[in-house]
Formats: sequence, C-alpha cells, structure tokens
Amino acid sequence: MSVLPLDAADEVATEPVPPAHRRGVPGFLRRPGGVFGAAWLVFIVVASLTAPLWRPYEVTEQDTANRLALPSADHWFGTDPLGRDLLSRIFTAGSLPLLSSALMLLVAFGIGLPLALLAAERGRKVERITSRSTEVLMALPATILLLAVIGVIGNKLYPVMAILGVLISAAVYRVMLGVAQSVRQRLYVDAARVNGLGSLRVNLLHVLPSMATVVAVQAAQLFGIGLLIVAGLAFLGFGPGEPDPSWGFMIQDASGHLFDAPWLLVPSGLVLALTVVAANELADAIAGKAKAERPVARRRKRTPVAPADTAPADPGAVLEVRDLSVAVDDGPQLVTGVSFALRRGRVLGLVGESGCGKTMTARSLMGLLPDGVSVSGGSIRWQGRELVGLSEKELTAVRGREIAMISQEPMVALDPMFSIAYQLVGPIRRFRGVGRGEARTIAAELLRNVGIVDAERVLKSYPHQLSGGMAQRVCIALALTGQPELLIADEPTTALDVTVQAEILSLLRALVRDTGLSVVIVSHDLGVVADICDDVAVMYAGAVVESGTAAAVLDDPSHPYTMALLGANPHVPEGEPVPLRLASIPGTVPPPGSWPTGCRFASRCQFAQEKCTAPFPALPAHGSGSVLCIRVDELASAQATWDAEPVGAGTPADAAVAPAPTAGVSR
Ligand SMILES: Nc1ncnc2c1ncn2[C@@H]1O[C@H](COP(=O)(O)OP(=O)(O)OP(=O)(O)O)[C@@H](O)[C@H]1O
Repeated sequence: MSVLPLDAADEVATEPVPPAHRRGVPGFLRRPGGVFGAAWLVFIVVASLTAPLWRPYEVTEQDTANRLALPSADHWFGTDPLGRDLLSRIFTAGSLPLLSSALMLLVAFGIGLPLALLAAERGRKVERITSRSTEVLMALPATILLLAVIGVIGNKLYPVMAILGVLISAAVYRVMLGVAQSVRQRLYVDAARVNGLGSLRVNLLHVLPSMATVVAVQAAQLFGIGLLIVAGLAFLGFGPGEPDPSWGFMIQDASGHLFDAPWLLVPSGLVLALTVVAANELADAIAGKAKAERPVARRRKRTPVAPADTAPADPGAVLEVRDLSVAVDDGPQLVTGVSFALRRGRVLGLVGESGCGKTMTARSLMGLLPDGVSVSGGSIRWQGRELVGLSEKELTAVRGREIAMISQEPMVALDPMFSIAYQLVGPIRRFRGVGRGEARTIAAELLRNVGIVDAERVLKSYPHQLSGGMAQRVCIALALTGQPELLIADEPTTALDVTVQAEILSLLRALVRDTGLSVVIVSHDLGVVADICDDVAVMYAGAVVESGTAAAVLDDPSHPYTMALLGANPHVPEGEPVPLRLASIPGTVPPPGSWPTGCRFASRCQFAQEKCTAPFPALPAHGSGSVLCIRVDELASAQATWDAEPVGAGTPADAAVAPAPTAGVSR
C-alpha cells in the first residue's frame, strides 16, 4: 500500500497540553477547593479509622478534675462534661458517619448506575419500566420510612443507611440516565460498537469512563448529605448509645452547655462542618474541571423488520440495496424506495442537498440509525446475506469485520480519554485474535498505511494532540482494524481544510486500489464525488432520483435535480470556461412528512408540468442506471440544461452578464 506524505498542516499539533490524567495530577487537584476537599477527606478518613491506634485517651476515660476544660497540652480539644478527651472521642466517632455514608453511596450507585446504563442502552421500553419503578421509590416518604426502620431494627445505622441508599438510588438513576443517554450518542461510542465491542464492554470501556466526572460530583455531594443525615439521627438519639461517641450526640450534648461552656460545641461541630464542606468543595472542583460537553451525535438503533423477499438483481454486487425505506417510529418516512448496487473495489457516492436522506441511508447499512428511527421496509443484501432484520448481536458480528465506518467528525469519533495506541490495539486484538505486542505492531503498520510517517509518536498521542487530518487518518486506520470489505464514509472530508481533504481522498483512492475495498461515500460535494466515485446515487427528499456510473451521471445528467446540482457546483473542470454565474435551485428540500404527491422536486423544477405532480407510474430503467423523472426522455431529446436563475433580475448589470439562453424544454 502506498504511503502518502503528510502535509505540514496535517502534522501532530505542536502545543498540546496533555490531559491532566496523563500528567499524574487529576485536574480537580489544580483548584484550591479540590486540594482542600481531598486533603481533609483523606485526613479525616485515615485519622478516624486509625484512631484506636493513636488516640491519647480511651473514649470512656474520665479526667474528673478537668470537666468541660478548654484546650490544653493534655487535652488538645478540651474535655466534655464527664472529663473525657474530646480529641479521642471525635476521631473515634468519625468512622461511623464516614463508613455508613460510604455504604449509602455504594448501595445508591450500585443500583442507580447499572439501571441507568441498562435503560440508556436498551431504549424506550426498558427505560419506561425502570423510570416508573424508580418514581415509585422517589414517592416514598424517606424520613418516615427511616424512622419506621429504626423502630423495627433499633439504632443500627449501617442497615439504616443502606436502606437510605436504596431510596436515593432512584435520584442517582435519574441523573445518570440523562448522562448515559448523552454519552451513548457520542460518535466514539458508535465507533466502539462498529468495532465489534459488546454492550458490556462498550459500557465499561467507553460509557462509564465518560460518566466518571458526573459520578464523582454526585458521589461527593451525596457523601456530604449522608454525613449530615447520620449526625442528625445521632443528634435525635438514633445513633450509638452512651458511652460510645458520635458526632451528632456530641453536638447535642454541647448544645446543653451553650452558655456555661460554649467551646464544647466547637471541635465536634467544626469537624462535621469541615467534612461536609470538604465533600462539597471536592464535588465543585471535580465539576469545575469537567470539560465542556462534546458535540452530541445521534444514537443508532434498529428496530427489526421482516426482510423483503429478494433475489439479487446484480449477481456481481457485494452490496445490493433494494426499495429501502427508513422511517421515524410512528412518524414520517425519511427515506423511501432507495435502490442501488455496489461491486467489489468500487466507490459509490450518495450525493444530494442537506436533509435528503444520505446519512439515514448510509447508517441503515450498519444498523446504526438514531434512536426512534428504523428501517421500515426493503432489503440490504451484503455478500448475499440479508442485513435487514438481523439482531443487534448478529449486526455486531458484521460491524467492523465486514463493514466499517468513518464519520465526518474524526475528533469526536475518537475517545478523548484514551491514547491512539489503546484505541487501535483493542479492536485489533479482538478482530485478529493476536496478542498485545503484535497488535501494537499492526497498529503502527496500519498508521503507516494511512500515510502517518511518525506512527510511534502518534500511537502515544491522545486525540486532542492530533490535527483534524491526522485524526481522520487515525479513524480510517481504526476502521481498517477488522480488515473490512466495505467502508462507509459519511462526509469524511467535510470537517477538514481543502489541502487535507485532497490528501484524505487520495488515501481512500489508494486503499480502494490496493486492497479491493468497496466504499459508500456520503457527500454533498460534487467535486469529491467526481474525484473518487465510480458510481453515483443522487438523492432528493428521501429518494434516489438518479443513479448510474459517475461518468454517465456527472457528464450527462438526466434528472433536472442532478442538472441543477451540477449547475450550482462551483468546481469547474480543467479547460472549461468559468461560468459567469452559478445556477441556483429555488426553494428548499421539503421536509419528511411534507413530500408532495408525484415528483418531490416538481415545485423547484424548471421543467415541471402538471403531470409531474400526479402519482408516479413505475419508471423503466434509464440506460445503465435509473432516473426518477417522467419527462426524462423529453428532456434528453430536447438536450435540456438547467438555466442559472437571474440574480436581481432586471437590473442592467444582470442584463449585461446574463448568459445566452440555453436549450430547454417548454413547460
Ligand atoms: N433522529 C431523527 N429523527 C427524526 N428525523 C431525523 C432524525 N435524524 C435525521 N432526521 C431527518 O431525516 C432526514 C434525512 O436526514 P439525513 O441526515 O439522512 O440527511 P442528509 O442528506 O444526510 O443531510 P446532511 O448532509 O445534512 O446530514 C432529514 O429531514 C432529517 O431532518
């Protein structure tokens, strides 16, 4: 395979700031609040758990000569009304609120988090069930329930806090569900699924790490709340009984001496307050360091439909799509009657204006449609096998190994949490069954194959350290890890600058030439299509209006929409005169659900007649391809061309530059 030289613009960015987790210091520790919160919590936990080893006095030991004493060398925090050492009692008492709050968190997240992940993954049906169940939990009066439990089991704070954890899990679930749903819509989660990862591993490796910040913030806040609840229960007399120490009871004891010994309230109150504030400061610091949310792409899911009964029309085709329809569940059709075929080693371009259904068509090939959108009819035959109706598990076996995908936003398609090596080695090991060392060698080779000269350095890089072009090369390498035979490229060059675009296109061409890969490329750019495609399917308002070889469609367009698109294309072939004015297409693409009867392009078409708005008859094939226009033969015989719309019609300047009238067909 040829190695393409890198443009300077495509080099690894020179001034990357490695993410905090790489430098060994978590980002929240760069904030004073984070440092204080973490330091105090570590201190209080360690000091409380080890108190029996270092405390100067036993918790019941009384210094009767020194009751209600102020701090001194003997008693650093002073003494209580019975002359007991406050320092020893406060730190000994710490383990109960700290551990029972931790238990509450464990239970709350242990239930809420997996439920949220499950609901986010399984879609609306499961989500409805889990959400309704958690709503029941949320409706229970927590305080009354806790007091009732204490009435039954006594002042046992560990089980009480565990039950509180169950109640709080409903709130945890609700927060985590929103986050999990949003994370699952990110392109790198799709990329992981495309790379054949099962749902458990997608959750563990990609969804959970991206939720870590929110989990940490929530946990820190709930921990502080848990401490206050334990202290409050002990204050009310539902904690450990005398002589065992507890923060809540010590505060209650001190409140009886507010006037004769006000100091008594300070040590226990301060330690409790500092611990709660530390938990909240830590939460704020973690939340503050969280990066701005990345753009959200759409989630994909397929509702199985019965596959159409089809026999291959083109025996040489590796991919044959026939009469494909995609629709919003209980909503409008987004794509209807789409048919095309693709042979091995050829590139098919899906082209059209924004909103014509190109992406929906391409994504349906991999079963990666957005949530709530599904294939509603037709057939997708891949190497003779029907893909429509396959289960998620069966599709997982196809994705990555047979059909892979690259998207238009390479930066979003790579997981920012992991190095390039990590992101390549995992799929390589899974797809090719090799060890870590060999997988790394293959990863470097793949990077070199996609034109990355300095593969070792890129392997060690993180996505934010790569330029857009470099990231797209990595995405292409990632797509090749499973040695697929079909690559779906959704606007692969849209996010790149022109020079890098050309490099990525020539890379794709080289891959097709050298490996026999077939490619479906989605683009609104006719220049890209002309550059790389062998075959073209022009889409308008959810339907293919013209298809055929790129040469036939682009050099001699038959459908008025194709003519209009070409007339509006700013690319001018070499040697041809630059037109005085680009043709424009009046109006906009009608949205799904508002498609007119008959020809969907009629209202914008220069050649439309009344008959164009009548329901379509079945149209015969036109040459080697197809044209969805009932006037196609008339237009061809009249050698019709799409006229440029006069700009500011009627002005002298326009009149001066107006092109000579072109041959047209009377309306
Ligand atoms: N999740 C969704 N739910 C409902 N409708 C959707 C959804 N996603 C896209 N659509 C609609 O489906 C139609 C086709 O969208 P699609 O993304 O396939 O168009 P496209 O031709 O690829 O355009 P673009 O280049 O802008 O992505 C559009 O009208 C769009 O608004």
